[in-house]
Parts: sequence; structure tokens; C-alpha cells
Amino acid sequence: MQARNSPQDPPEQRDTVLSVRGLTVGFGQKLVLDHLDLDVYRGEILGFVGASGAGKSVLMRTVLRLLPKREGTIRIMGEDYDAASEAKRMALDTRLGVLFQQGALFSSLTVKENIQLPMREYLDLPQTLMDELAYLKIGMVGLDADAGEKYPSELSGGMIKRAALARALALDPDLVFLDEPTSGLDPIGAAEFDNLIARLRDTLGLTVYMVTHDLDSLFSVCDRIAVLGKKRVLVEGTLEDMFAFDDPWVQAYFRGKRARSVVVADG
Ligand SMILES: Nc1ncnc2c1ncn2[C@@H]1O[C@H](COP(=O)(O)OP(=O)(O)OP(=O)(O)O)[C@@H](O)[C@H]1O
Repeated sequence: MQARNSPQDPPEQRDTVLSVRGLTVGFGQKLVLDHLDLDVYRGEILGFVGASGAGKSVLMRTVLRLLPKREGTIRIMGEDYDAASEAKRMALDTRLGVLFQQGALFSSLTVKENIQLPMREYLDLPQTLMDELAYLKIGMVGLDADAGEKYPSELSGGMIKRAALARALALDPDLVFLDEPTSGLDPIGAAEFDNLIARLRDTLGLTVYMVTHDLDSLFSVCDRIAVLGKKRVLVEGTLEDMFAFDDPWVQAYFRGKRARSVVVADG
């Protein structure tokens, strides 16, 4: 496992797992991202925030190659997707895991089968080994083994998030994207999920890119925060950097009544 980067380390000394430069994405006449730059460093939990409709999902989907870009480069572990061969792209895909907002599990498959989908797509493993791996992931995310045979409709919201996280971890990725992972969970469930993310980062050396509106998550588990606004990353850094940044939306978000109540509750 490689050493974790500290937010205090100078950027040039940190190991960058995702590097986005000059990214421009639009739909018809409408530009959503305009020459956006962003770096994500190995071993960190990056909280990604921005007003509703600012383009957080568009950015995530573009990095995952689910949406086309107009301009810019995206490097995963230093490799430029556009310049990579198809075999290299497939290899890069396996380094990334994704948890979509609603979990996005296939309802007709059991949890175990959902977790095995990426394994079937990218690996050629015997069924017994895939079963062992699936149950390993199920345990890793704090689910009981019997959840493996259940269908998504038989699970609670919190269990669905965990099962979806297990699927995101199926190929042992370096970087996982989590799209609002705690939305829809009650505060205790959300805090437990945040703890799980932090634990997985610590034990697996995972890098986490978390789109979130959850101030508790931002304050409790994120090492660094990036704010999307005006079609680019307005500011990135620690919470202190957010407090000090002179922008009305950032000030309202991080210094507003909701934020203050979280800071006070955390002591
Ligand atoms: N496939 C698409 N076609 C056209 N416009 C789109 C498409 N996907 C997203 N958009 C537009 O891009 C903008 C950014 O959307 P996006 O979903 O990324 O916002 P967001 O920051 O994730 O918002 P939220 O926090 O509400 O989820 C919105 O104006 C949206 O309507």
C-alpha cells in the first residue's frame, strides 16, 4: 500500500490518481463545465460539493466516460484515456469503482450476483472463486453473509448502499466514486456509512471521490473539499480554506445556519 498523502504536502509531492485539465462539457448550446481543472490524490477522501445543477454528476459521468467531453484531458493513474489503447482503457476501467445515487443494483439479481457482474465483465474466474470474493466484499461493507442471496427489494436503504458499495469494490479499485452516498439515510445510518468509508480508506488505501450535500460527511470524513461553481472548481482545500474563501455561495454553504449547527454538534 502506498503512503497516504497529507493535505499539507505540496501538490507536486502527492501521488495523483485522477487529474483533469481544461475539461469542457456541454449539451447543445449549454456549457456545463468550462475548462475545469481538478486533482485527486491517493488515499484521500475528497468531498465534492456545488449547487444543485452545477454539474457534479456531469463531471463524474464524464470522468467515467459515460458522457462525451468537448475539450480537455483526463488522466487516471497518470494515463490519458484518449491516448490509451483499448486494452489499456479496459485495464484503467478496472481501477475505478462507482456507487451511483440510488445504488443502481439490478433488481432481478441477488446481491451476490450484482457484486459478481463486474467480475464477469472484466475477469475470467471460476464460479467458486467469484463466490468467495463476493462474500469477502459483503463482509467488508458490514453486511451479514445471508444478504448475498437476497434481492435488492428485500433490503433496507442502508443495506442497498452497502451492497452497491460492495459492487463498486468488486474489482479492488484504487479510486471509488460515490454519488451522494448518504442521501436517503437517517443520520445514524449516514454516520455509520461515513465511518465505513473512512475505515475502507484506511484498510484498503482506497481513494474516495464523494459527491455530497451532507455537511456531516464533509466535516467528519473528508480530507479535502472541492467546490464546483461557475462551470469550474471554484476552490479546493481544507475546511479552513472553505471558511476563508470569499464567495457568496461558499460562505453561505460553509458558514450558514446549517453548517454552524453541524460544527457546534461536533464540538
Ligand atoms: N444528458 C443531459 N442532457 C442535457 N443536459 C444535461 C444532461 N445531463 C445533465 N444536464 C444538465 O447539466 C446541468 C448539470 O447537471 P448535473 O446533474 O451534473 O448537476 P448536479 O450538480 O449533479 O446537480 P444535483 O446536485 O441536483 O444532483 C443541469 O443543468 C442539467 O440539466
